[in-house]
Amino acid sequence: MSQGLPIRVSGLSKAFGPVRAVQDVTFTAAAGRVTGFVGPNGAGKSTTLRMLLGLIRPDAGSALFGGTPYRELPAPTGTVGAVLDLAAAHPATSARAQLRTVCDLSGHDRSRVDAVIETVELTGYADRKVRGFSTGMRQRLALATALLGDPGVLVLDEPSNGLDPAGIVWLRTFLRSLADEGRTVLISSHVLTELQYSVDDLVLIDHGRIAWSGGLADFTGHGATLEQAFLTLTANEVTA
Ligand SMILES: Nc1ncnc2c1ncn2[C@@H]1O[C@H](COP(=O)(O)OP(=O)(O)OP(=O)(O)O)[C@@H](O)[C@H]1O
Repeated sequence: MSQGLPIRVSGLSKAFGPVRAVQDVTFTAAAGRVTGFVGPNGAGKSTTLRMLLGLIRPDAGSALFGGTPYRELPAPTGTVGAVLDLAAAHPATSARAQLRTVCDLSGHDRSRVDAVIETVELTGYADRKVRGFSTGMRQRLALATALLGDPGVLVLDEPSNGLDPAGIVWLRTFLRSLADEGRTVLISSHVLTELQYSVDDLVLIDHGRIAWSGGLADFTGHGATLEQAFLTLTANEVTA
């Protein structure tokens, strides 16, 4: 496993024409912790994560993994594993064949394929065609793909989308085990309650701006429930 590097985002901004999608976003995600990046639809989560991974050029600011931008990492996929969309595998291919192809393309050893299939508990489905996969199985395949390089940092955009309750519980345990191994785990979601039992730290984004960041326990101190705390904090943000 590569080292769990801290993610440092400083003053990141991006506009799409008149839409100021991300404005002066600053936060840190630490190694050995699960950091939740939370906000309503359209808040700027995906745009921020895409800038983090060098897929969108920011208008201003920086995003660094242990001091280095993603595009300058010597071994990017061995350092940072990312899930931005569900696995884009050909429907007629199997999970195992898809993972082998990604290994070949990114220079990872094919021995990693069996390891990641086991890690995400996809063993019984590895040789089935992807076309028959449920959303949960596709999410597991996407996670397996991100883990091929045994990265110390995981960046996951809405990995619980479409999962059933059992899948959400599985994902929670899985993310915890990755952080316990010393990895940095940054996970976005628009569903606050889903993260209540999953994260150590929270970064709250609203209308492209950071509304709050810190430890989960401090956040819930702002209200009886996560939703109340969120509404209190975003109301303060609007009137500030
Ligand atoms: N390529 C683009 N062109 C124009 N506007 C965009 C583009 N990408 C994102 N936006 C806009 O930027 C804002 C932030 O979008 P973004 O997808 O980052 O939000 P999000 O928090 O990930 O939302 P969701 O939870 O719905 O995925 C939205 O107003 C969105 O419509």
